[in-house]
Amino acid sequence: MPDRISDSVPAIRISQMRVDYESFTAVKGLDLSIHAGQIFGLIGPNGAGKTSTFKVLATLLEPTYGEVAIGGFDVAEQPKEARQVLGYMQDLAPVPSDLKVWEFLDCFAQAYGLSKSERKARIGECLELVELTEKRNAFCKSLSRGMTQRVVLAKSLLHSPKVMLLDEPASGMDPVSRVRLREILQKLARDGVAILISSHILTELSSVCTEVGILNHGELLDSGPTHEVVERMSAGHNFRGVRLKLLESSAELARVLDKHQDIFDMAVSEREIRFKFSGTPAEQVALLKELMNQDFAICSFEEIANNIEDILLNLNVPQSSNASIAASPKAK
Ligand SMILES: Nc1ncnc2c1ncn2[C@@H]1O[C@H](COP(=O)(O)OP(=O)(O)OP(=O)(O)O)[C@@H](O)[C@H]1O
Repeated sequence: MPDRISDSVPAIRISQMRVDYESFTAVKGLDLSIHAGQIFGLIGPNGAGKTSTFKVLATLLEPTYGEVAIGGFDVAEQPKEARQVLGYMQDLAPVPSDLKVWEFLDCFAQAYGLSKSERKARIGECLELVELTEKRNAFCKSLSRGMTQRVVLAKSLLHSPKVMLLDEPASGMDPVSRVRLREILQKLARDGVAILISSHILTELSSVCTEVGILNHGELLDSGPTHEVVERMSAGHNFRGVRLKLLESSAELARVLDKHQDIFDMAVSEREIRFKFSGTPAEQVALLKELMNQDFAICSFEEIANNIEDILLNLNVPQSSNASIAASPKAK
C-alpha cells in the first residue's frame, strides 16, 4: 500500500466532525490535524467526547457529519485501508483469558495477513518493545492489569501502524508500566508514528505530549503546545486553587467554608476539600488563621498551581452528591 502520510498530508485529519447519539450530540464540529512524529494528548473530563472521537477514528463509528481521514484514507469511504495504517488501543480492552500471550497475539497477526515466519518475528519484536518477552508462554489470565494493558499495546503494534490511537492507555498501569509506556510512545514517535492519546493521568500526558487539546462537552476549547495551552487557559484567572487535607470527615469544615464569600467551586470528598479562593493574599492568611483557631483536624493547606490538572478540574463540574459547588465567585 502506498504511504500517503507526508508533511502535507496529516496522519490524522478531522474536519468539522460531529457525532450524534439519537438526539444527543457528543462531539460538536471538531477540527484537528496530527502529523507524523507528533504525540497529541486529548484531555477532557468524563463524557467530553474522547471515546466517541476515538471510535470514529478507529472506523468503529460513523461520524454524523464531517470528514475524517487516517493516513489520507477517509474512514467512512475507505475504512479497510484506514484500518491497515492505524493501531487502536481501547480503554480497558478485554483479552481472552484462556489463551497464552503468544496465541492471543498470533490470532491478530494472522488477521493482519502476516505469514507464519513474519508472525513469529513480529510477535517477538512487539513483546520485546513492551518488555514482556518472558511472558510469551504465560496465560493471559495470569497477567496483572498493567501487563494486560501492555499485551494489548503489543497487539495494536503487530502490523507496524503509522497512526496509533490510545484511549486511556495508562488506566490500570502501575507507575513502572506507565514510565515504560511513555518511553515506548516516544520511541514510536521518533520512528515517525503519529500518536493520539487520551488520559486522566494528566501529569503523565503533559510530559509525553508534544501538543494537547482540551475537549469539553464535545467542543475543543483550545489546542497547541502544552505550555501554551496551559498559559492561555489560566490567563485572567483572579483566583487561586486550594487543597485542604483533613484527618477526619470534611463535612463540617465544608459547611463553614461554604459560607465564605471568597470561596467558590468547592469539591468535597471524605478527607479532602478543593476550592477556589478569590481573596487577596492577606485575606488568605486571615482565612488560614480563622481555620486554625477552630477545632478542625487540618493536616495540610496547599495552593494548587494552574496546571493542566487544574484546568481539567475547572472544566469538570462534579455532579455527585458528595461535592458541593458554587459556579462562580460569590457577589461581595
Ligand atoms: N452509545 C451511546 N448512546 C448514547 N449516548 C452515548 C453513547 N456513547 C456515549 N454517549 C454519551 O456521549 C457523551 C460522550 O461520551 P464519550 O464516551 O465519548 O466521552 P469520554 O470523554 O470518552 O468520557 P469518559 O472519559 O467517561 O469515557 C457522554 O455524555 C455519553 O454519555
